[in-house]
Amino acid sequence: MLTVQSLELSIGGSRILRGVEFEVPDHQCFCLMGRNGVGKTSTLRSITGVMKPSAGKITLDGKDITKLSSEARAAAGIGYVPQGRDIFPQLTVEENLHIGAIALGKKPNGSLDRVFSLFPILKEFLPRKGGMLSGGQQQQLAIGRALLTEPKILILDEPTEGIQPNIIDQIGEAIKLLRRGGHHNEAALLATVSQALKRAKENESVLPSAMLDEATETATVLLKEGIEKHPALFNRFADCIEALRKSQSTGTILSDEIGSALQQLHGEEKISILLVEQYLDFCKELADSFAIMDRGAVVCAGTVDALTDDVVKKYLTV
Ligand SMILES: Nc1ncnc2c1ncn2[C@@H]1O[C@H](COP(=O)(O)OP(=O)(O)OP(=O)(O)O)[C@@H](O)[C@H]1O
Repeated sequence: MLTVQSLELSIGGSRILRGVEFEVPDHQCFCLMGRNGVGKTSTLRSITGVMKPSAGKITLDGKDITKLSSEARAAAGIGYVPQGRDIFPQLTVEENLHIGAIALGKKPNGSLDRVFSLFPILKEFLPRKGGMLSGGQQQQLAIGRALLTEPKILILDEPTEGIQPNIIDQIGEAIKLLRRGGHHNEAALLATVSQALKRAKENESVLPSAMLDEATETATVLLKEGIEKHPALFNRFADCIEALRKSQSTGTILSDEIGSALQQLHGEEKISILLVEQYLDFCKELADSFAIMDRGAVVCAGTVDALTDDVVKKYLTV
């Protein structure tokens, strides 16, 4: 969990942040909102260590990171995608991708597949210069670069700004998957599991048939409607499959195929998201919880269902 307590920041004698407080719970998407100039970017910069607050405390998973350098915060698990993206235009996409992880002394190879699965265009454009990419592609590149540092929390400053709708959708989908550790290829993996279950039903008399039926029905619902909509059902499905696998003798149909599909479905790290965003519908779709800032302080916060029209009118409408 990231916690921000009583953050104070002054620039040139002006108080920019006045006791900013909020928490980003693990594996949630938290939206920090507010009108222009209220201090959102300054808050993010204070968390990443680009700006030095005069008072307050920032912790990540209980560790006080307030006095750490930006590099040490990145190494501790803070991934940052700044407003404007900061792509190096003369470096290739591949060099841009690797530069953050290399600066931290990490080998970026581990997370490359995940980045390419979320943003396939990056793989295609690896040798291109960063400056030749569209704004949306640069945003994907900046997110990819941050992901290669293997962050616990990904901090995004207005990722939809000036970007075409289809790429906004891709970024939204990526945020959903990152938050819950989902796999981009879930439909195909679920289809593999479904087919294996069907074959098991036809061929394996030893497996408990009621459990097979439940797993098959659940897989069908998840395939049709998506895991995103039914996280609890997915957990029950995974438990059911594990129970089925345990109840069978080795070398039978369920073992290898389902084992590897399930491992992939479960296999990604869950990443918390701290999102500064002005695009309200994007926030409403993605956020679990939110805080709204005004004049350097948080003035309203809650779970996303508290982000009502009245709240929007009072704090966000210009
Ligand atoms: N480097 C700086 N020097 C002077 N003033 C600054 C600096 N950075 C920010 N400010 C001021 O601090 C206030 C908060 O700015 P900040 O960028 O954090 O707001 P914001 O909520 O992110 O706004 P926006 O949505 O427009 O980016 C603004 O009044 C801004 O002019």
